[in-house]
Amino acid sequence: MDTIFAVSSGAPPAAIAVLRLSGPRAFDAAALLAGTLPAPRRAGLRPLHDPANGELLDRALILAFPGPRSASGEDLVELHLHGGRAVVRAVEAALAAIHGLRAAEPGEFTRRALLNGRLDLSEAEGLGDLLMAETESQRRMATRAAEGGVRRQVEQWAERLLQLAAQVEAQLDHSDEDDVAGSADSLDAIRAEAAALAQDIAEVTARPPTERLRDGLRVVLAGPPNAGKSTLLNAMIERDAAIVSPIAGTTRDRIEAPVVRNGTAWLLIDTAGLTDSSTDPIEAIGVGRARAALDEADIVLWLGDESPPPHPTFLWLNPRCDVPGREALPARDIALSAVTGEGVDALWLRLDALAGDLLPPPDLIAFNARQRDLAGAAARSLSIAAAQHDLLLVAEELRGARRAFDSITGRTDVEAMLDSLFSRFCIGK
Ligand SMILES: Nc1nc2c(c(=O)[nH]1)N(C=O)[C@@H](CNc1ccc(C(=O)N[C@@H](CCC(=O)O)C(=O)O)cc1)CN2
Ligand SMILES: Nc1nc2c(ncn2[C@@H]2O[C@H](COP(=O)(O)OP(=O)(O)OP(=O)(O)O)[C@@H](O)[C@H]2O)c(=O)[nH]1
Ligand SMILES: [Mg+2]
Repeated sequence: MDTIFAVSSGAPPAAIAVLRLSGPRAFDAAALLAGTLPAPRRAGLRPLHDPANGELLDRALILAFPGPRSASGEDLVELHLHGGRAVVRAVEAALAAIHGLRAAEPGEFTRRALLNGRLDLSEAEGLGDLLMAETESQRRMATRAAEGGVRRQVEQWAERLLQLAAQVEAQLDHSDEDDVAGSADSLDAIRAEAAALAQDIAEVTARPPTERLRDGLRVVLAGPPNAGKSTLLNAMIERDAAIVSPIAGTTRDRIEAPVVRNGTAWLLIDTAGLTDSSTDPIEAIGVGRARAALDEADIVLWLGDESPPPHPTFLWLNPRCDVPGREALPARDIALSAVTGEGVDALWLRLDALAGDLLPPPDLIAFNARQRDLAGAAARSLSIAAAQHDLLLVAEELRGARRAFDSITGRTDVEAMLDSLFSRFCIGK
């Protein structure tokens, strides 16, 4: 196993840079620079010298954590350096020259923590979200997962599943070869518990996935050309993100504007005006992108006079309500005017209200899409089990549910998942 190192404290220059080393050679490599290491888990100030030529590189605070009681589960050393670029670069160069040491990949410290059983996959996912959290609700949700909220929920289900499987095994042991149906009463009890567990899982997976909270609710502004979509986008985010002009077909590409309001992250998406009759090939591509954006929308803001395209959550807006004749159109949710500024605050209030139903509930455990898919698969296996009369088939479905739970917490076949998860991490985490 290589010994890895990386700055864990963010990009220099900074007041202090924390450089971490983890792996079998962490202690002797650090001692090569520092002479001696402080007692485990105690800070000590040491001059760091380049082992190649004895030159003083920095005077640093050092912490040594013997494995497995460390963040990675391996021997781990922290060098708290002065955070200038050249200081960090010089220490990194001195470390890289030591045999058996190399720079860490993104997320590699956490990956090792996972391999060493310091945390499970759902906790690592929570940690990844925590590093990216920008709003309070994102931070709370991520902390809950990082602290084992998802893991405990899945463990509790897995425990019920285990008891169920034990009952099935007991029945199978008692029944003779020709009669695997078992006693009717206990089969009914097993089927009822399988159905109840499926129901409990379904309740949790019905909650919106945490990605909505993490990536922002996708609000797509759509309608015919020249309706005032880009004008509205600019008014909503109070800056000129999109070009506005009286010429129909001004917006071609989709324009994405992330914005945080009242602690909720939103992703506003302005689109090309929808027309069927475009002869301009570039405009036609834009219309295709607008339709794709509509397919992915959490909320559609529709600025057309024709009725909106089908979508579970839309607001039908009446733009240009300052123009005579457009003051009060029927069946519209909100009237807007870029001239008077009317309607933008009301629109945000409506969006805030919709957000409540589209985001995971703040005080409950919620799953990300990956975890939700797997929990959904477990619930399906249990529902199938609940409909079986043959105990062997029940047992097979229970094993399927078990595999799904194991994948949520990372006990089985997760290499590919790990690569994609940790590529999102910062180097040094
Ligand atoms: N300087 C520094 N600050 C940091 C981290 C770090 O690695 N270094 N962390 C990086 O994520 C977070 C804290 N995470 C950590 C998790 C476990 C252990 C650890 O040594 N655990 C041992 C001993 C616990 C104890 O002191 O009782 C253990 O669990 O056995 C250290 C940091 C946030 N702040
Ligand atoms: N009077 C009035 N004019 C508006 C209002 N909103 C937009 N306009 C004008 O309508 C024209 C078109 O506005 P845009 O925001 O570019 O419309 P769009 O829907 O983005 O148009 P495309 O990108 O071409 O599809 C511009 O000249 C705006 O100044 C409004 O509320 N009142
Ligand atoms: Mg536009």
